[in-house]
Amino acid sequence: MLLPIIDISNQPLSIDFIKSLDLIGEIILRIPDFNNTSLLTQFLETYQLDKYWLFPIKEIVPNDIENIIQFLDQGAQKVVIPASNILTNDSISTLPADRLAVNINSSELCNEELSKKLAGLVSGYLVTDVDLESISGKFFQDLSNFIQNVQKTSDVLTKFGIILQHEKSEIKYSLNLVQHLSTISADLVVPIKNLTLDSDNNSLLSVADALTCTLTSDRPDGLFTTIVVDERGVALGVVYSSTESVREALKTRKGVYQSRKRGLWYKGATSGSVQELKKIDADCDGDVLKFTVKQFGTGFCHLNTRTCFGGSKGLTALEETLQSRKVSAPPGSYTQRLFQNPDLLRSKIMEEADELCSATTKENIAWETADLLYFALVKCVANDVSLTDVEAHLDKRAKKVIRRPGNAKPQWDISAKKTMEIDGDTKDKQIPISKSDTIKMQKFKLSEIDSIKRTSLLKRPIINSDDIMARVRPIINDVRNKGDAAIIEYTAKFDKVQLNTPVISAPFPPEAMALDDVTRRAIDQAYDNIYKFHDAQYDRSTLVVETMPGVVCSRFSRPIERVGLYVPGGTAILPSTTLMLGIPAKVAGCKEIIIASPPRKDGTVVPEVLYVAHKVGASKVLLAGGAQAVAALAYGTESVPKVDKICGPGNQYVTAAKMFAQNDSSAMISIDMPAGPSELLVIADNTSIPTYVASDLLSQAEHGTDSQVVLIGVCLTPEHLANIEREIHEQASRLPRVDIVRESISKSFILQVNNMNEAMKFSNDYSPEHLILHIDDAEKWVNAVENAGSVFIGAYSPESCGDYASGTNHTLPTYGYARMYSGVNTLTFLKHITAQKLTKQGLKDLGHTVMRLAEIEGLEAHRNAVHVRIRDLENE
Ligand SMILES: NC(=O)c1ccc[n+]([C@@H]2O[C@H](COP(=O)([O-])OP(=O)(O)OC[C@H]3O[C@@H](n4cnc5c(N)ncnc54)[C@H](O)[C@@H]3O)[C@@H](O)[C@H]2O)c1
Ligand SMILES: N[C@H](CO)Cc1c[nH]c[nH+]1
Ligand SMILES: [Zn+2]
Repeated sequence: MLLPIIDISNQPLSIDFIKSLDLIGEIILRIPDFNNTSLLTQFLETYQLDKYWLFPIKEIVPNDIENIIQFLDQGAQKVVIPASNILTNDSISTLPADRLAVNINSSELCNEELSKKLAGLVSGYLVTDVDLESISGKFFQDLSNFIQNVQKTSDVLTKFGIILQHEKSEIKYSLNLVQHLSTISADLVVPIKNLTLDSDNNSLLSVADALTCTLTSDRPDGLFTTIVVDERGVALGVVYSSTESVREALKTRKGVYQSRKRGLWYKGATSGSVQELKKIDADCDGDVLKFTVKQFGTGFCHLNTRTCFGGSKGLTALEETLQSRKVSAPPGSYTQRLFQNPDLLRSKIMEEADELCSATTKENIAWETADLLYFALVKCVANDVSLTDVEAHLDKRAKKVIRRPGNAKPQWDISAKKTMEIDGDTKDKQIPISKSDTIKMQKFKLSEIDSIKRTSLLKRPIINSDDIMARVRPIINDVRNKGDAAIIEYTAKFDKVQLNTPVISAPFPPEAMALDDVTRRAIDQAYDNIYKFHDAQYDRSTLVVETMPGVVCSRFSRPIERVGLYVPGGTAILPSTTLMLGIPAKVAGCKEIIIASPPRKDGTVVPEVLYVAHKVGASKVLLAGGAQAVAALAYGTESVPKVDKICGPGNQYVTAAKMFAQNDSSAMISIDMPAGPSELLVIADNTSIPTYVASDLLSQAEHGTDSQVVLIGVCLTPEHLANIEREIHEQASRLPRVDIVRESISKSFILQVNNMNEAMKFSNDYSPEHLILHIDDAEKWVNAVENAGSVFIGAYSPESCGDYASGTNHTLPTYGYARMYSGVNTLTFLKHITAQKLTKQGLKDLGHTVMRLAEIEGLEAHRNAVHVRIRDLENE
């Protein structure tokens, strides 16, 4: 174990260098004091160290204690304080001994009184003021006596280090001495100067040397036996290391070892089972190394098992099984059912927790705990949380100096309930289930997550398309074979509506589209705005370009003749989607517009939808939803004419049916895009108004339990973030669709970033359906948007305006497809036809080029079509 010292005021230090030190030891951070800690906070945020001690230059005063506790709670291993300071300042002795170290100078080593007083109060010693040039046998003797005194009087596990000064007062490097006391000498010390040259590889090499020069090998070939363990400490296998392989491991931050037969061994280079290096530790007597890694691929062993000692067991095995079920599960898999049904999972977790509380025997408690762990782990895996993530929290909590009182929340507080009953208030005897739990998004800091986590945040919830396709295929086949009868059958099955006839044709009965004035005026205004914006998109002119004299190319557009527009209606009725699809189709001049939407419970069409259908000139409305509606539009039935293109959003069955029909050449159909569950990404800074930010997030979260909303907070103060979170909870709790929101919000997340560039980079990688810029100077950042369906600029542009009435379209690409698809627009309903006209001279001039290219391709008939004409022209 090395204790390298870094002076945090020497910034900026190379990240690679610091990370390498962090991989091999506990870094001692030299800080000015605990009074002004902004530099330290910034340093910790930048370098994200795994293990570090804090070593202030100034003495501790009582006012510092609160800050010290805060840093210990945040993850500092120890605070190093001058011995005299500890003995005279009572408030310091209130800090736990396992989190305190002292620095003493070499003359204090022979002070037996001091060692006795300090023993038990602290768990670390840094000997300072040691001059490397004059280090002598006396120093080592004093140190040895001191250590023995301490160990005699204290049972606290203690670490010792010396800080050597080499050139004048420069701080050099410290080594843990406990194991190496007998062998320590100046040449075992790697001056810090060599380690801090710069960020190039040479400095990294020195870090490896610093580690291995403290080791001894018990092998004739000088290699170090190396145990490889996963992040949870499970042994994967045994290998060997050399200084060179450690250098490579630190340089690449991967598992690199020394094969006894083949030299340097980059684990996984051929098999793909690579490892991300997390830590290198030396054992207690410095002759064995331990590499902690994150293992990828099939596993560590060449026999394709995870470990060289066979397959996994217990929680590790369960986690592996759940992860593989998430990717693909055998038919009828219960775990798969849990992944797909969060309500069921929630109920099972509650049920098992309750059963565990009632269990009394040893066997029963073990049994119920196993049940609860299974369901808890399903929840984790469903949300990309690993056992390592869970254990990291446990470790972090174990380090907390301040403990929470641990009282139960009111709704779970059985003793309080009992008291209420005794007091005669039995109104609320039943312990309510967690309906009143805070509605909150998960939270991450970009600087704290690794690239794997970042990638997982960019992903949308996995849809098992095989499973959905398997459900959709028979529905489509039935509609193809049985026509209207199948539509009626499936509408009865899925929508619980018995239809007589599935279609109503224009002219639609006025009473079926009668609206009150306010509603009609709202739809009319929305219609006018959307029409205006989509009409402006239509360039009706013909594009004409003379590419060379006598060669004229042109392009003109024509509407797609027959289009089917799917208007979702499962959980919400969406007349607005009728506007968004119908208006561009009308503007484009489509001759036949057929609208499909699930019927109301009484078997009728929503009057608002019918009113819009009438306004856009639809010829028919199909009273059906889901795959059966898409199939009817794609293949046609007795009463539904087949269309050429199907547009519109919908749930996973609708999307799967559209994809199926598009891939079936016998359907001869195209689709707009895969538009699935609604999404919103908000970028907010401290100028944003929490009420607005929360309201926007909730506006999309209420669409469905599968909607995903993301908040990227740019340098948000803790207070601002807390205000947004409070608003989310309070506004959500008042919504009629609170149950939907509770679920979608719990799957959504907040990502805190340090600047707008990070925010825009994440947003572009995520490619959201909707992007809201709740930031200062929002307009300026529009230039940086690379991928998004639609952008909403500034505090007064809520996404709802784009959903309904401002003019832009709300049928937009989701699931990251904004990377390559546009939202629905007038061009969606047009196709472009190109034409050309060549004059005689034009053909003469271009002909030889065409003939040569046809010759290269060996297509003689192509060449001849030009040749016969040129021959005639040359004879003219
Ligand atoms: N991206 C966009 O532009 C946009 C716009 C509006 C809505 N949306 C999204 O569209 C979706 C609408 O979904 P919805 O469910 O409310 O309505 P929907 O109309 O898409 O689906 C309802 C239909 O699904 C079918 N169905 C239901 N359960 C089924 C099952 N088990 N097997 C086979 N078929 C089944 C039924 O026939 C029902 O009519 C939401 O996810 C919403 O977020 C997206
Ligand atoms: N926001 C949805 C598209 O993702 C569209 C919509 C319709 N009604 C309300 N919103
Ligand atoms: Zn919406």
